[in-house]
Amino acid sequence: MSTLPDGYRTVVVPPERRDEFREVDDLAFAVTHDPEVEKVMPFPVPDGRMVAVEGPDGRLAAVHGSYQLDLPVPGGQVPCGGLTWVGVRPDQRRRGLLTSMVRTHVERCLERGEPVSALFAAEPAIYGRFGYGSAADDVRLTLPRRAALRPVAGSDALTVHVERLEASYADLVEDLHRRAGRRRPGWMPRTTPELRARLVGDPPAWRQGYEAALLVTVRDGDDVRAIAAFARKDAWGEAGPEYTAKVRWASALDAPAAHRLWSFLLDLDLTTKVESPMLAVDDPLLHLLVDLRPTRRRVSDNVWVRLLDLPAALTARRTARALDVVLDVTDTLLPANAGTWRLVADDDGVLEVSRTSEPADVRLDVRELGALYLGGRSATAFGAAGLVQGEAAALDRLTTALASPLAPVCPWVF
Ligand SMILES: CC(=O)SCCNC(=O)CCNC(=O)[C@H](O)C(C)(C)COP(=O)(O)OP(=O)(O)OC[C@H]1O[C@@H](n2cnc3c(N)ncnc32)[C@H](O)[C@@H]1OP(=O)(O)O
Repeated sequence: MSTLPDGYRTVVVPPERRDEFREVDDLAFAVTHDPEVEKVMPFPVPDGRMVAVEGPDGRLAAVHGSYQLDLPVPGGQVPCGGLTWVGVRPDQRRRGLLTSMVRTHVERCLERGEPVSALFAAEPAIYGRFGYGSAADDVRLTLPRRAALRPVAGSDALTVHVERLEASYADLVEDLHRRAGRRRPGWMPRTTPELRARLVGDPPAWRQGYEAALLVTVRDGDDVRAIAAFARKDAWGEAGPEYTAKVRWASALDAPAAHRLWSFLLDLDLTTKVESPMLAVDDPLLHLLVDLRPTRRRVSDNVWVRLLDLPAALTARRTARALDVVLDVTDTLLPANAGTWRLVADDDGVLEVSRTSEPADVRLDVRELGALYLGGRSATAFGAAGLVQGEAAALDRLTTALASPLAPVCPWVF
C-alpha cells in the first residue's frame, strides 16, 4: 500500500539518471559534488538498487539505495539489504516520502531473499518507527601519547612497516579485515570494488589538514598480522609539537599483533594525542590499556537491524544455549512477522521457529527483536526499561540464549 501523495510514484532509477539521484542526496546532506573525490571514491550504489520517488513534475523528490551485504550473526551469516543514501529534497520533507521509501525497500529486500535489513542512522530518532533496532554500539577513544599497554608475549618479535596508503591495497586490507573480524557479529565485509575503494580512498578534499594517509602493517616475517591507516595533523604550542594522529581503521589477527600495532600508533614522534577509529565496545585495546582514565571514550549507536522475515532471520543464527520460549511480536509494517512464535534451540544452538497458539513468555516489538538479534543487547535490560514484557526468568533465558561472546560492531559506516 503506497503512502505517497497524489501524483508521486516510485521508480527504480536507471544508470542514466544517476546524477539526478546524486543531486537529491547532495541537497539532503548539504554536500557539494566534487569530481576529484569521485575519481578515488566511485559512487557505490549498484545499478538496480537506486530507487526514488518521482514528483508530479517528473523530478526526483526522494531517493534511497541499498547494498547486498552478508551480515555476520552469532554462529553464521545472513543476506542483508543495507539501506543507504536515503535523502529527501529539503522542500519535500515531512509528507511521507521516507515512509513510502522504507516500505518499498523492505518489499524489495524480501523479493530478493534478504530476510534482514541494516543501516547506519544519520539521526537515531528516524528509524525505530520502521522496526529498526539499535543492535550495537561502538566506541571512539582519544588517547594520550604513550598510554601504556599491558604486555603481550610475542609482540616484540613482530616488525612494523609504514608506507603511503595506495588504492591498490584495497583487497589486501579487506582480506585482513575479514579475517580479523570473524566471530564478531555485525562485522560486515565490503562486498563490491566500489565499497572497497572507499576503504583506501584518501581524497585531498577530505583530509581536513591531515597529511596523506599512511598504511602501517605489523608483520611476522612476510606475514601481515595487523593493519591500520592513519594520518597526522601538525600543531605547535608553547611547549613544542602537539600533533594529533588519527587512526582511520585498524585490524589485528591476534593479541600480539594488536599490541604491536597500538604500541606503535600510541608513540608517534611529535604527537600528543591519538584518535581511534570506531571500535567494538570490547575491543582488545580497551583491555590492554593500563589506565583508561585519561582516555576520552565516546560511545555511539552503531548498526541498526530490522528483521524482515522473522523465521528466516532467526534461524540464520545460533543461540548460545538451549532455549524454549514463546514470543508475542508486534510489527505494524510487516504483519507477517506479528503474532506468537515458539523458539526452540538445542544444546548446539540450532534454532527452530514455528507458529504457536501457546501463551507468550515474552511480548516485544520487532524493533527490540532486531536490537537483540546480533547478541549485543539484553532482553532483561529492555524489560527493566519497559520496552519488553515478560517474567524475569523468561527474559533472562532469552538474554543468555541470544547473547554473543563478542560484542557486535560494524567497523565501517555504509
Ligand atoms: C540509512 C540512511 O541513509 S540515514 C540518512 C537519512 N537522511 C538524512 O538524514 C538526510 C536529511 N534528511 C532527509 O533527507 C529527510 O528529512 C529524512 C529522510 C530524514 C526524512 O524524510 P521525510 O520524507 O521527511 O520523512 P517522512 O515524512 O516519511 O517522516 C516519517 C516520520 O518520521 C519523522 N521524522 C522524519 N525525519 C526525522 C528526523 N530527522 N528526526 C525525527 N523524526 C523524523 C517524521 O516527523 C514523521 O513522523 P510522524 O509519522 O510521527 O509524522
